[in-house]
Amino acid sequence: PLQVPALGLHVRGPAMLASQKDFNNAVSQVKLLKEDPGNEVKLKLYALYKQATEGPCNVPKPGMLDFINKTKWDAWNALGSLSKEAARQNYVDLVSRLSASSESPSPEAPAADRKQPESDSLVVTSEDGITTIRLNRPAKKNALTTQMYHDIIAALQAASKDESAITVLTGSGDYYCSGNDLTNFTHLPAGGLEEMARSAAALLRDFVNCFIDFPKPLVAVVNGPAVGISVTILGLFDVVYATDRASFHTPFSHLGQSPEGCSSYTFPKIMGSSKAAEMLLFGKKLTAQEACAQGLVTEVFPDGTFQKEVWARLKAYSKLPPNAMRISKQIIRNREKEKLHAVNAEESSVLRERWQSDECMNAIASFLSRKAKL
Ligand SMILES: CCCCCCCCCC/C=C/CC(=O)SCCNC(=O)CCNC(=O)[C@H](O)C(C)(C)COP(=O)(O)OP(=O)(O)OC[C@H]1O[C@@H](n2cnc3c(N)ncnc32)[C@H](O)[C@@H]1OP(=O)(O)O
Repeated sequence: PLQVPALGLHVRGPAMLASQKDFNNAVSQVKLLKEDPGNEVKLKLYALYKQATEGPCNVPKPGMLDFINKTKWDAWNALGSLSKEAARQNYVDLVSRLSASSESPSPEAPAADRKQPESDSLVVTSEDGITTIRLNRPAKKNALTTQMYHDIIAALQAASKDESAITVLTGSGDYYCSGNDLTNFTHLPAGGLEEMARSAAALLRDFVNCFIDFPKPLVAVVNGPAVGISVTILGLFDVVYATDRASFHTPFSHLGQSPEGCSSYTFPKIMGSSKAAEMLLFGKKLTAQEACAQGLVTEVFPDGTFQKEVWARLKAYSKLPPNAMRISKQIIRNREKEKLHAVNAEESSVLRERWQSDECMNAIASFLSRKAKL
């Protein structure tokens, strides 16, 4: 099947297309879903519904500050000339996947039957004693949507209990990750900005806690540039391998924000206070070699041989006795677990305030209006 890149959906041949009745059933089924599928999936459903019922996007683009309607318009418009019939089929397929996964009972399923993430933006696989969690939104430089934070939390919880010896986080495409998806902040809930900041801080705290508590060796395979939270949490990994194409950028001041991922504690500890300040206060971007010299990265590999060399090494490590690796990791981490939790709580609470500030709102509006690229 062909892929519609923006949404990761499939276009099938005419013989397999869903009927109007199937579509109507799926529309009713959506209202019966037990779990909220998250904003990104809801956006996909919206776009496919519009395409299936009205055809290609035919209304004017909403103004830049009309965030919600602009995001919906973008999703619909991204479907291009996809036929009404194919959109109907994709809608039916998506609803059927959502219904199946909301009925899946076992969060502790073994690797082969692991409950897959809610969206296609995260892919989890287990092979050769390694569970790999892959960020899979290459068209958006693997920016993290709200759903992806939830899916990563679930994937880490499953990996902590599965049979694998090592867990890896990596990205698809040319970027490792461009950090928080800045459009996360444009979906204002009923409680307004204050409620959005409260729930974002709670999610951030849960997300980072999973990295602090992760019980097995955790390795970052940094396949390209990394921004924001994807950089800060590296301080909580056991090993970080990077391609020489990678860079490490934490533009928090530019965004009116402040450090997270325990970086206010781990970065000064890893690289010394003044190098950490240059990154966290002034947003200095490090090359892979600089990040390695400062201890944030374990080893840098030439891009041409990066995947081959890193995976060969990880496969060898994954054959080491898993219990010994687990125990060694825990004895190292236990020395400062309490401290890390306290730092995470403080950083999340400071950000809750920051996200309500004019500095932050203006920076996000500026990114969305394309005036500022980092
Ligand atoms: C209830 C609310 C819940 C919220 C939950 C959040 C809780 C946790 C928050 C934790 C906080 C973390 C802080 C951070 O991570 S700060 C860092 C944020 N990231 C950025 O500021 C990066 C912004 N992106 C860029 O500057 C550039 O895109 C780039 C990464 C330098 C790449 O530039 P390049 O020219 O190569 O490519 P494009 O800009 O054309 O990008 C391709 C498309 O991807 C979109 N994109 C990229 N990054 C992001 C992003 N972070 N957020 C949203 N969208 C992103 C870009 O817009 C392009 O889209 P388009 O093709 O539709 O135009």
